[in-house]
Amino acid sequence: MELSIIGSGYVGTTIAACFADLGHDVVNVDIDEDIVDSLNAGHAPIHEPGLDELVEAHAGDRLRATTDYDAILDTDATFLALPTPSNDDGSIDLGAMKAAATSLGETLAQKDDTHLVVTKSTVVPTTTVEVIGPRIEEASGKTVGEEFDIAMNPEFLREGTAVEDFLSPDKIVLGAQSERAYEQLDEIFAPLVERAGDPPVVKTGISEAEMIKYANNAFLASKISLANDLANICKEFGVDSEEVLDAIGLDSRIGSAFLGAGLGWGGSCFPKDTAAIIAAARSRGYEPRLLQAAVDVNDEQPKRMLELLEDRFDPEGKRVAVLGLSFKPGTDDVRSSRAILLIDHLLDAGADVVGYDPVATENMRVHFPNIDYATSAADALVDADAALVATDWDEFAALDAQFDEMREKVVIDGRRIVTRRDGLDYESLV
Ligand SMILES: NC(=O)c1ccc[n+]([C@@H]2O[C@H](COP(=O)([O-])OP(=O)(O)OC[C@H]3O[C@@H](n4cnc5c(N)ncnc54)[C@H](O)[C@@H]3O)[C@@H](O)[C@H]2O)c1
Ligand SMILES: O=c1ccn([C@@H]2O[C@H](COP(=O)(O)OP(=O)(O)O[C@H]3O[C@H](CO)[C@@H](O)[C@H](O)[C@H]3O)[C@@H](O)[C@H]2O)c(=O)[nH]1
Repeated sequence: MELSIIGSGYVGTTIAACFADLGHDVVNVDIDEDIVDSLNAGHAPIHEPGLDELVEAHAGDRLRATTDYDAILDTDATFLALPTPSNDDGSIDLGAMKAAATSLGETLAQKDDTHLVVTKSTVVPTTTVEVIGPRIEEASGKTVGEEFDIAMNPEFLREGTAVEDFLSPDKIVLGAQSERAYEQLDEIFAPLVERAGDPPVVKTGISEAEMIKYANNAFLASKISLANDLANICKEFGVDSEEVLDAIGLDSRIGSAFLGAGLGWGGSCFPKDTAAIIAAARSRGYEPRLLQAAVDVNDEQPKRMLELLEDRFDPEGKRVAVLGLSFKPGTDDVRSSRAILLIDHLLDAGADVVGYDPVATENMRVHFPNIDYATSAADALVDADAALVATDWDEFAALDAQFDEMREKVVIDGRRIVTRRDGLDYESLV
């Protein structure tokens, strides 16, 4: 099929390259010319394992990019993969979605055939029906269910494994309100269903699909926070939290995934999505107490880590290495990375900060242009008084003699990745 995807960030680029690989003809529409140029030159604009290869294989053939919304006119369906960040009060900011819906509507006004519009972005329940659909109707002069259909297909990929996650999903959720829309979605997803070995396809309503995405993320974020709450209790009693969490994960009702205790969850999704669904619930008069507690526990973990450092010394004038800047290993994304909170606090306390990350340095430089950046973990450790491990990149597990180059050998491990060794003043956060 001919597909258009508005927004070519982590999700838009991944799904475009994967849909092209599955045999569809795909055009990405983005307002950012650099992203468009990069895609057309055969390079993924973001760091994601396997993505460059797919973009290189299909660019100029089944995959192209443009800033011109008119490219949508030659396609059967459009996915909206636009950012849905938070407003200051945590509620969802639909600015990009509204702007794109209006541009899409103005474009669709010129189209003779019917069109399917699929919300891929994470949006609070009722957004597609009450905000996106009406905007397109207004700008196009067309009617939902007649000249165009709307649908919602939440995305569950994780950064760092985006291609693999998209191509091997645990489930595919298709929210629609007409048979015609379901049929088109079936056609779009048929090659994926076949390649992925028949994963469950959940057909549901549009608002249910929107809520499934929040429920999924809220559950996972809360699971990590519960693991952190339990690990904090373990620490008070000198109990090894890893052994406890590994053991409870063996209960099939609990499961071992997302029980990794430590510095907590960051990233472009969990923080903003928990905030958005909490704000949405409050807007209807419901107070989601458990979810708020999950957020509170998560906010506390970086503070606990800094307390462990300050138990050793006042950071003022000390050189502190922050190992790991991305919000998780395998990505260059630093959005809501726990490392940002640590660096902010260290700078406020007057520390001299040196950061290191295998791939996220340039993105962190945007937040902190004036701290030092090392080109290796070993370099970051030279003459450092302390090292705070913020991200569980594999290479940190292999650090050994490099710690000898530190001045004071304080290592606070937020991810339980560094191996304890003699000569280090080592403490794990959990
Ligand atoms: N990043 C993830 O791992 C992930 C996973 C699942 C779902 N999501 C959801 O998917 C959505 C997109 O997330 P992302 O991480 O890909 O965002 P992103 O910020 O990486 O990319 C968004 C892209 O949209 C473009 N854009 C903004 N306004 C535009 C407009 N009016 N017209 C055309 N392009 C425009 C931007 O230039 C950018 O390239 C969000 O709702 C997010 O919550 C993200
Ligand atoms: O046991 C764990 C697992 C993860 N994390 C942290 O949780 C955050 C999120 O990690 P992860 O979920 O792997 O990455 P994301 O790319 O943010 O993916 C989440 O957010 C996406 C956007 O909504 C969803 O599509 C995915 O399903 C969902 O896992 C990171 O800071 C991790 O360090 C932990 O602290 N402990």
